Amino acid sequence: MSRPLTLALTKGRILKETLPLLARAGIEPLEDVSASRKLVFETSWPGLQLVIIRGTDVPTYVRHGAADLGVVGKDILLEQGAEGLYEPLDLNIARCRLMTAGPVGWQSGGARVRVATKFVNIARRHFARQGVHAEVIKLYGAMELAPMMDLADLIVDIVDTGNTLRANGMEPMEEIAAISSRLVVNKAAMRAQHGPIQKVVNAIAAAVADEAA
Ligand SMILES: Nc1ncnc2c1ncn2[C@@H]1O[C@H](COP(=O)(O)OP(=O)(O)OP(=O)(O)O)[C@@H](O)[C@H]1O
Ligand SMILES: O=P(O)(O)OC[C@H]1O[C@H](OP(=O)(O)OP(=O)(O)O)[C@H](O)[C@@H]1O
Repeated sequence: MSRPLTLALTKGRILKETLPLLARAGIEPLEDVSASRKLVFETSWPGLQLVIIRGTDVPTYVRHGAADLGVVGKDILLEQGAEGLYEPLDLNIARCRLMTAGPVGWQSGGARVRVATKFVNIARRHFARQGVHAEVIKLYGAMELAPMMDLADLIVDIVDTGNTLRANGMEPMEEIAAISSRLVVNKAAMRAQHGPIQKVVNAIAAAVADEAA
């Protein structure tokens, strides 16, 4: 028997919005994923299984062909690069903005700026384009703390409502990119299994279009 098609989903916030979208496309896990410690789930779509993993790992699984398709935030694709991946669909979920932000009223005091972020590649590119010399400091979360503790001058982070920035005495500055979740497909799998993969992509595309209508 051939291996089932595998769709890798980002757990957490994106998963909550992905499951209803997939259900409208006719793809439903056969058990309650939130009530399970399992990582692999059969679905109502014949020959398609889900794996549920961290967003930062989704491109790795899909790039290596360990998963054929994936759902992941554009922020992660911009940070990691999209080599080996097609990005056929904007799913229009988990929408937010990737921004620079700083303490309210912050003004540059010199030629160098210290920037805390988990998006180090995006931050380096952004400041390099502006000709600003940035020392980029890698963090794994709670970026808003870094300026308060004088670890950094600015941050590069996700902004949605702006509540997290406001609660920590910061304000948004420049928008780097508009973010939403994307469907990605392994390029080699798209050639080798074009028919079955295209059917899945079409069903999800129709569900996205329904939602927008
Ligand atoms: N406030 C937000 N509003 C809308 N979308 C968001 C927001 N924050 C993050 N996202 C999107 O959701 C994705 C996952 O974010 P989430 O905060 O759930 O995970 P994380 O804590 O950053 O990841 P991990 O659990 O892997 O460390 C991000 O890559 C981004 O695309
Ligand atoms: O503008 P807002 O609506 O406040 O959203 C922005 C916040 O959302 C994300 O954090 P999340 O809530 O996922 O927590 P995390 O630090 O665990 O990633 C992001 O890192 C910001 O801190």
